[in-house]
Amino acid sequence: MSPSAAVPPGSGEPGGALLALEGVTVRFGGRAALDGVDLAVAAHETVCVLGPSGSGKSTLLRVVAGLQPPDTGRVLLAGADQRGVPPHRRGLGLMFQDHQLFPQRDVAGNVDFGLRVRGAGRAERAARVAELLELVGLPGAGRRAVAALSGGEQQRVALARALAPNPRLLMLDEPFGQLDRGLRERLVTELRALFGRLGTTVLAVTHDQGEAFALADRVVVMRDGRIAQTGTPLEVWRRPADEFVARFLGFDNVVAATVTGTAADTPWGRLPVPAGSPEGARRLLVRPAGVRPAEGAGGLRCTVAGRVFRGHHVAVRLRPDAAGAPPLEAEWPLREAPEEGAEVGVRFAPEEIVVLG
Ligand SMILES: Nc1ncnc2c1ncn2[C@@H]1O[C@H](COP(=O)(O)OP(=O)(O)OP(=O)(O)O)[C@@H](O)[C@H]1O
Repeated sequence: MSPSAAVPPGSGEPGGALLALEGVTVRFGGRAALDGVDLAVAAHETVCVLGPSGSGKSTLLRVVAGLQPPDTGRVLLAGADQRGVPPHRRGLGLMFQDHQLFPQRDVAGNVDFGLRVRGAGRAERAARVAELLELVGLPGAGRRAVAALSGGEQQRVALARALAPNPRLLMLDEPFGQLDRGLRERLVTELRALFGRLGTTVLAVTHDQGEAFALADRVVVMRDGRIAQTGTPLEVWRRPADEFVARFLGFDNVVAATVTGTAADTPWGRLPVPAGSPEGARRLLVRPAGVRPAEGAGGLRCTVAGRVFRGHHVAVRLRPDAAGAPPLEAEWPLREAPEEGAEVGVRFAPEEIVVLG
């Protein structure tokens, strides 16, 4: 079977979503783990759900998988309401954090599990296993013992197993949680390419924004069981919807501001803001790249409180001299980064400033 043949047929209404959640609410006791969630995933799209611990990410996956019935609302797959449809009849592939491989079986025995359950013949299973191991970068590993594999290799086996029955939707729950950063980054890049090639539709959950941004066509940021923002990684990065999303993405330069036209009064002084920004009393985000060294003696006077080498730049923590002004994070090229304790002046670049909604 060629990789393109792995695209599931009929995986979605023409122009419609492969997966749709409509007003889905799940309550545990008095508390809503999901609160009126609407979400659509198009065929061939990779959507990453991102959010802090307890925001409802796993519950969302469990509802789609059929492991948790919604209290209200509907889950539709290719337009069909899934109420009463058991998990194994939903045509989904699941890959969870602890990847739950069968330790007593070899790699092939794990990968062909779903095919065996479906009653596929020995030759068909062997061919499919060989194809999948090739796909996930473990060619010829079928006879190896699962316990003898590295964490990254086990992850690939789990992925091959989830892909084996040709699921119409692949769901990943913290798929790289246990792996070290370098391996995670490599796997994410490989997976993105693989999903693109196969045309797989993917719904993934992670609390790691770097991972989500690298893998997703679209990210969904959750907060307290609701969707705080959805958009392409670039859209969300450029324009976080609110302070919660901005801080979750790791932006700490957020202050109260009064915006009039293309200027904002803030504890850091009067800052330029992009034309067309919402006016009045707002929260304002300055991305670290927008805090620049000022020429001469101008700009907001600050003391360098700390600096961290980040490879392509130095993250500089600044303590403004102005009373009541919160610290500022700046991102400067190596050769421009001042020493700790130095006195510097900074100016602000409007293109890196976002007036939050
Ligand atoms: N079976 C359950 N019984 C009671 N409460 C639950 C149950 N499952 C989840 N919850 C609660 O629902 C909320 C959402 O949980 P969920 O596991 O979906 O969050 P999450 O975003 O996946 O968190 P994490 O990143 O820590 O896995 C939490 O407050 C959690 O305590």
